[in-house]
Amino acid sequence: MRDSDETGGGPAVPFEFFSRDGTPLRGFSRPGPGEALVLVHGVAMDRRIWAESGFLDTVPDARVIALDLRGRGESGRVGTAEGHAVDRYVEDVRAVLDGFGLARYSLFGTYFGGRIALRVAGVDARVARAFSFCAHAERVEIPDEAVEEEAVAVEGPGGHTYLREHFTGRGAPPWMIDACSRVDPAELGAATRGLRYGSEQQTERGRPDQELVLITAEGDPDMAPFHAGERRLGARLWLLPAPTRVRAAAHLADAGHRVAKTLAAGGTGPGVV
Ligand SMILES: CC(C)[C@@H]1NC(=O)[C@@H]2CCCN2C(=O)C/N=C(\N[C@H](C(=O)N[C@@H](Cc2ccccc2)C(=O)N[C@H](CC(=O)O)C2=N[C@H](C(=O)O)CS2)C(C)C)[C@H](C(C)C)NC1=O
Repeated sequence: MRDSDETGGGPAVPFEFFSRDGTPLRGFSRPGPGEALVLVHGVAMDRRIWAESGFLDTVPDARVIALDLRGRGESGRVGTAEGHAVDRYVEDVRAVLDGFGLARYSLFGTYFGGRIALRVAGVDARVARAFSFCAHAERVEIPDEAVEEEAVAVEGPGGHTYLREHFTGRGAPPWMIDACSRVDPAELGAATRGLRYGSEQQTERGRPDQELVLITAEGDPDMAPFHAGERRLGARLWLLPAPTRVRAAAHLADAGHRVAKTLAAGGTGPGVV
């Protein structure tokens, strides 16, 4: 669908590719003279967050590719927790990289989408840069009970209310709260339980010249894993003027402006001499 407000004005071209397990992946690409920038949304989101957060308007020169992860937006439904394992998401993103057939991409992901972007960077040499918005690359303990509780909460009839109240209470911006109500509750429950399949693992750098950027709130109470990423992966750390990661979502467009400058300074996109 040529839904220009979806891409902040430029002509959006829909795409459809198939993940390794056959799941259809749909999204849009927006032409641009610069680097190919693949956008990966978080758990209770879809590809519309990029226009609605204002991020898309901040990268006018990038060639933008935005997918709906499996179970979200217009991509194929999955239904099982195993089908939402982190490696399935890695396959989703890599299927889109295969589909566009370019030699080099930058990735930008929000929250769990950032975790996925870092994981793709770790296994795919086509990734020249990976930006992770409010998620780090270190090993985490997945709190099984809290995850199960949350899966039960989000897959039930009150699932959207649970998330809307949770995010409103934590000061999330409208685009993030609106996104929750677009996600199918059954897929949300499966995606939440899917965190138990591999999302705890730390990620490595995929190639020595890869540029990794971790982004979080300057008030983030748990900065340790972000500093660990600086040391262990040589990642850069960008801080946004917000007290928490959820509140940092209101500054997603600010991060986009820095991404645009970084891509332009990289000077390696086509048409940049
Ligand atoms: C606050 C609450 C509404 C929120 N629930 C969601 O939003 C969605 C919808 C339903 C499930 N949801 C998850 O996310 C899973 N639930 C959680 N995940 C933990 C977590 O830390 N997740 C990281 C990413 C990550 C994942 C796996 C491994 C490493 C990192 C993260 O970034 N969390 C922030 C919130 C924050 O930083 O405080 C957000 N994530 C959302 C997203 O990824 O789209 C947008 S905000 C893991 C360790 C179990 C926690 C936990 C209490 C169960 N609940 C949430 O987080």
